[in-house]
Amino acid sequence: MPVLTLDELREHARQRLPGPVWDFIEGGSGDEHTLRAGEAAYRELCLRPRVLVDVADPDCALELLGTPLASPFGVAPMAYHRLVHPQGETATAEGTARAGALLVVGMFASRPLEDIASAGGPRWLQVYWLRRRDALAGLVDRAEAAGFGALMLTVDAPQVARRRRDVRNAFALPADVTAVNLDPGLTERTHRATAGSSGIEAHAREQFDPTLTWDDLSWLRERTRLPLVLKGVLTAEDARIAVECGVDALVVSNHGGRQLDRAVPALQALPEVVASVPESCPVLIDGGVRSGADAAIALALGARAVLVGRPVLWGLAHAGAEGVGQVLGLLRSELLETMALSGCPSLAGLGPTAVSRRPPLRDHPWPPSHGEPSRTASTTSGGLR
Ligand SMILES: Cc1cc2nc3c(=O)[nH]c(=O)nc-3n(C[C@H](O)[C@H](O)[C@H](O)COP(=O)(O)O)c2cc1C
Ligand SMILES: CCCCC(=O)C(=O)O
Repeated sequence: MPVLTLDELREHARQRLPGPVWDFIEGGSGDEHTLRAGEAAYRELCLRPRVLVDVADPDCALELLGTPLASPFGVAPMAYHRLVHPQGETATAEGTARAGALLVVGMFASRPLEDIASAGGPRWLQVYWLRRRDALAGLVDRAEAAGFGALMLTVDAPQVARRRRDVRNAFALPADVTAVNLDPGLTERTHRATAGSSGIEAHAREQFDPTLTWDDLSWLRERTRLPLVLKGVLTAEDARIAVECGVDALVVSNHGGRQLDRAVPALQALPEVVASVPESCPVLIDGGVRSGADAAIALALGARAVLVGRPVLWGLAHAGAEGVGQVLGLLRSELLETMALSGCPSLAGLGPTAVSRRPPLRDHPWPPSHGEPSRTASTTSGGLR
């Protein structure tokens, strides 16, 4: 039976993975409010389809910071893919390359950067700002040498948030899953949970540099010729400073609900970020994208591309490279179908008027007052406000 929805893949993965690994992947921080809100935000919006448009040949290819992509999808950076499949990131890279999507490799990848690069697809590297700046610098040099197309600095994690599922499970990495691109001394702590803290959280408290400020960015900016992307920006204020600091692109993200609980849903933050940066600074989004229609909504609200996290790990757990290809292929075909059925055959045509906020039921007077101007005309006829 072919897999028809991401939910089916999720169920396959859930059955296959040990409980604590499943919890590490699926879980969020705090009350998991932001985790739930991130997905729900997409369900609050609807598409406003236009009709009688020639949609014989919808096209969703694009170029992002000089990287050509077959679709506006990328794999969000995620640590330790070998937790869910023995080949880890090399299988993810194969599946992603076949789909022509972007792979953002995490700093805590569990396979060597150079092996991941050999799959040949478009790839960027994500990093955290470590106290050991020499380790960060070493990775940047390796990424450049291995043909990575951009560097993504994650800025929403001065420390890793408390994730209660992981604390309860005393989650720690198995001995055979490690961040192989870093010095073993830097990651040894991930293998040991202590009372009240997962191995991951404790490791990050030791290694992440919480003193990082905008002033430090120039060091990284000058260190690399690669475009620099900031991941984890949720406000217009920070977006403007980032552009002033020479950042080339932004990812609107709350880390998939894994960092600040009660943070604003990424989709809600997207319009203000897009409005406050120049056209030359692409804005990406991640968190809660579970279908091509979700992606269409994000693109219509100004995202240039959409990163997908957990679903890629479901595909990887289910069927390795093949499963990753299924996830990205499904999303691309759903997006193309959505574009065709909403009368937007090109990405350029997908704008804010393609989206409408679902009005509360009470705003639909019943019986309708035919001929009377509707009280709610402004919410139902003009796209998103
Ligand atoms: C298991 C897991 C590991 C992650 N590791 C990282 C990481 O190393 N660096 C990072 O910037 N974000 C990391 N993230 C966050 C993702 O990049 C992304 O922001 C989030 O998963 C998007 O939400 P989604 O899973 O709903 O698509 C991780 C997410 C998950 C689920
Ligand atoms: C130490 C970082 C762990 C990876 C991460 O960012 C996450 O689990 O969300």
